[in-house]
Amino acid sequence: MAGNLTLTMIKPTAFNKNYTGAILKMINEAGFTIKAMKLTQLTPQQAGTFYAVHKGKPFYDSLVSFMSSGPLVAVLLEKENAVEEFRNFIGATNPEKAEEGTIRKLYGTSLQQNAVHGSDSDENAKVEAEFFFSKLERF
Ligand SMILES: Nc1ncnc2c1ncn2[C@@H]1O[C@H](COP(=O)(O)OP(=O)(O)OP(=O)(O)O)[C@@H](O)[C@H]1O
Repeated sequence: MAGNLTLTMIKPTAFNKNYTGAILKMINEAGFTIKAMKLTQLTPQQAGTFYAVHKGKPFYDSLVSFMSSGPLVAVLLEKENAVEEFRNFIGATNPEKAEEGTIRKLYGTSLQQNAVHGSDSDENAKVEAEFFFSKLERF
């Protein structure tokens, strides 16, 4: 059965451009409930851990550097079938290829700086939720 939680990050560029409010409004209007939220900045080591699955890929070092370059907003979201629903909702990884009206099309500026992250599986949603939030914060 599909899980009900997914983890998103409003990435540093989108945060710095002051898009957080508009993005959260879209997320709410799409039926996702905010269960936990945190404004934080990752160290390069933490960003490297978060994206460990991409280690060795050509974009890894640059992604880690970007994701630790400034504040980001981590948000734990709830909706039925959350992972798939959210990934469909935010649009393709590359903003240029994302559908009109999606968050990545509206607020992404490049393949790397694509405004938001979305967990890619229920298992990773859980790992990513635990990365940012203690059990206490989630309830
Ligand atoms: N070829 C690439 N060049 C630069 N950055 C990339 C490239 N591919 C992926 N990225 C960056 O790495 C992130 C993770 O890549 P992944 O393939 O998991 O995409 P995704 O699942 O759509 O995105 P996310 O995991 O952030 O929701 C992307 O969101 C993007 O910022």
